[in-house]
Amino acid sequence: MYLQKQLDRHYIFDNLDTVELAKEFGTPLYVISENLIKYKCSQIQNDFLNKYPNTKAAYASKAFLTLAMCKIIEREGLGLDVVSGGELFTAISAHFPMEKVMFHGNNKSFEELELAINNNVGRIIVDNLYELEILQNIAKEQNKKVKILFRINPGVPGKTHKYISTGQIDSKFGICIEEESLNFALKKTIDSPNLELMGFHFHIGSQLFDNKSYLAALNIVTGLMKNLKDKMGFITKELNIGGGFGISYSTREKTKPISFFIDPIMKSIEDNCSKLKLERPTIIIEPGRWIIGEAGITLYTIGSIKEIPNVRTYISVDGGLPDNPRPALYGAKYEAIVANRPYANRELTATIAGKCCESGDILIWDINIPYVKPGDVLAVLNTGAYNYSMASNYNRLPKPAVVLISNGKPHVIVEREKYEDLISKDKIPNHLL
Ligand SMILES: Cc1ncc(COP(=O)(O)O)c(C=O)c1O
Ligand SMILES: N[C@@H](CCCC[NH3+])C(=O)O
Repeated sequence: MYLQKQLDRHYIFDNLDTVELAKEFGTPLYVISENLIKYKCSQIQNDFLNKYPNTKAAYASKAFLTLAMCKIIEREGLGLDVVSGGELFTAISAHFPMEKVMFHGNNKSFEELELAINNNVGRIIVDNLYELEILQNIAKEQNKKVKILFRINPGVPGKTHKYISTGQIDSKFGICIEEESLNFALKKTIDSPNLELMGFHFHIGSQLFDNKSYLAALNIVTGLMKNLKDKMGFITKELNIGGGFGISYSTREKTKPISFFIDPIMKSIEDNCSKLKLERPTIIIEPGRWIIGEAGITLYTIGSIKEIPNVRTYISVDGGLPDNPRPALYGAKYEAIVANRPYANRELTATIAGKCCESGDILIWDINIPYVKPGDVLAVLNTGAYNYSMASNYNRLPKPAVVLISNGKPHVIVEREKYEDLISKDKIPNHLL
């Protein structure tokens, strides 16, 4: 089916002809390469886990999570960062090793915490005092000792889009380190027979390119560790420095290797710990986008083309904002290839529009592209992270299928939604029947 003779005529992604994929599975279609995920995970193994002793890595599953993804991450030997009952339930359903799960979130519910404790998740990252209280009660009730980290807010803004910067003081996440509340939380935990405080977590933001913000945060956090050791005798056994390692969405620039972030971070931790006479804690990272972002593309079919002379040409595709809200939310930029004519001259400047009833539903503004016609297949690149996981049914569009390419074979790992799925949870009250 995937004929060799087509290889030079169509856009090939992980050895498969994307036009054939579009034909076989329909569009819009998320396509994920298992090889590319494994390649990223192997870099984390080599350049972080094997290079530095006493380290751990968890995949931030908010970027992209399905049962199959849990299986890949488990095989690659990483842990899993989850932020909701739904993500946790997915991990449980995939029989992911629970001791390797870290549960985050700034407003975890009683039920979510109970689910986590029932299933013995490895770490609960406590975001605030309200959560600490609930957790303490559940742990006591179940007569368990729950291992926790405190998410602290280092007061260091991430250089990224405002919506995805989390390290600044004015953030809904984490306990401020100067606040009385941190001392209070510490005392409460140290006194509790049902909680064991292993250390701290911070996360500065997502899609970061500047490794200096990590170093600034580390100076603050290692200072805090020293303080707590001197004043309270508290030894930090674990330090989770979050994720946020940025990727390139442009074919003109390469994504930075994990070592670009990791090496200065590890050096700074080692230096600070030796200067402050602290034992270096276990260091944990939680990359999401860096692992999955470049491992995915989305295939669309081109439909209507509207040329407004001297203004703009709109090329509409059969998906858009519901399968990729990132351009509308963050002004995110993507690149695309006409999959059935990847090498044609890009003679036209046009705008790729989605099919939603929304003027802001634009996937790519002003892209240079070959002349296209209805029925052509468009591949938008680097859509692996925060596309499927952020997809909605806006305008009642069914969510696309997800196909995983493994060793040259396509596997449907999420079925395409049907119209019937869209109404399957609807109810009509009697008085309207
Ligand atoms: C606590 C936490 N850890 C990890 C991540 C992963 O981020 P990214 O996908 O940018 O690596 C996030 C998201 O920003 C996060 O909030
Ligand atoms: N959803 C964001 C990333 C959020 C990171 C989670 N704290 C994005 O698409 O870039």
